Amino acid sequence: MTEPLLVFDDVHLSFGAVKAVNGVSFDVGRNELFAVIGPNGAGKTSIFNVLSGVYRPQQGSVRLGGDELLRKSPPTIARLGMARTFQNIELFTNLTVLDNLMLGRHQHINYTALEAFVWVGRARREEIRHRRLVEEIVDFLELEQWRKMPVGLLPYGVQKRVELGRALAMEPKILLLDEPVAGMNLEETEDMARYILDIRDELDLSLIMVEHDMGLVMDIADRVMVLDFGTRIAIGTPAEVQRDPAVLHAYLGGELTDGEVAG
Ligand SMILES: Nc1ncnc2c1ncn2[C@@H]1O[C@H](COP(=O)(O)OP(=O)(O)OP(=O)(O)O)[C@@H](O)[C@H]1O
Repeated sequence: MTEPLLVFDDVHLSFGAVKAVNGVSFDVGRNELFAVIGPNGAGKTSIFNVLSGVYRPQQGSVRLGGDELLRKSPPTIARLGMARTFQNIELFTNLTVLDNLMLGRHQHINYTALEAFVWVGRARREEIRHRRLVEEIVDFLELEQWRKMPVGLLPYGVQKRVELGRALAMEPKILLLDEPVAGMNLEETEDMARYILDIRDELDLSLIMVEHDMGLVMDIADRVMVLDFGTRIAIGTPAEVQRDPAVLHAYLGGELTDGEVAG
């Protein structure tokens, strides 16, 4: 077994009496698509917020590669290789697709304001490298026809794709996808599923996805973790968690079928 890329170890996060994350542990392998599911209030968003440094848990450890992430700031965690997309699109709607993607590069910009001003040497070389990488992302996500358009004018499914591109532009080691297909129609969902799989298979990235669309999760995830009331109640392949009695019970005692929306 190779070392996991990410280790989330015995994390406890409380808000007053509410235990949002109650001793949860899991790891994510290199090149793995890992899904986190659970009913409303189960602790999924809290886990994402711990991973990206927005919430500081009272106890536990989160390691990415060799780096401990807890108590580091969100920008530092992003620089260490964690990129995130949001449930509600967080893009600059007046800026073009290209400009939004370039903004994903800003943490990698190494030249000084003076070098940028006189536009020589390092600044110029770096700018060319950033532009090239952004163009590769445009190709990869098939955004050519919209590249110069303001993001706010684009269809919803395309905006979600631009947001995915902005996260990819950060050149992360692991990508956190917060409800990547929320609000999408069937065709947009199928497109997004294909891009997510391509990111794993062609870009060799690991992904953690929180998603309510059970059909999508069971179709594309390598492993699934199920939370309920801040606790991990199951972890395994989609087939394993689907027949786990604790999971069936958590989902209102009913049968968990493809396409069912949980929560
Ligand atoms: N900032 C906060 N302050 C107080 N309580 C919080 C905060 N964030 C989360 N909680 C509580 O922690 C618990 C877990 O919430 P969380 O948002 O992580 O669940 P979730 O699984 O993402 O739910 P949903 O599917 O509805 O998004 C809930 O009881 C929630 O009310």
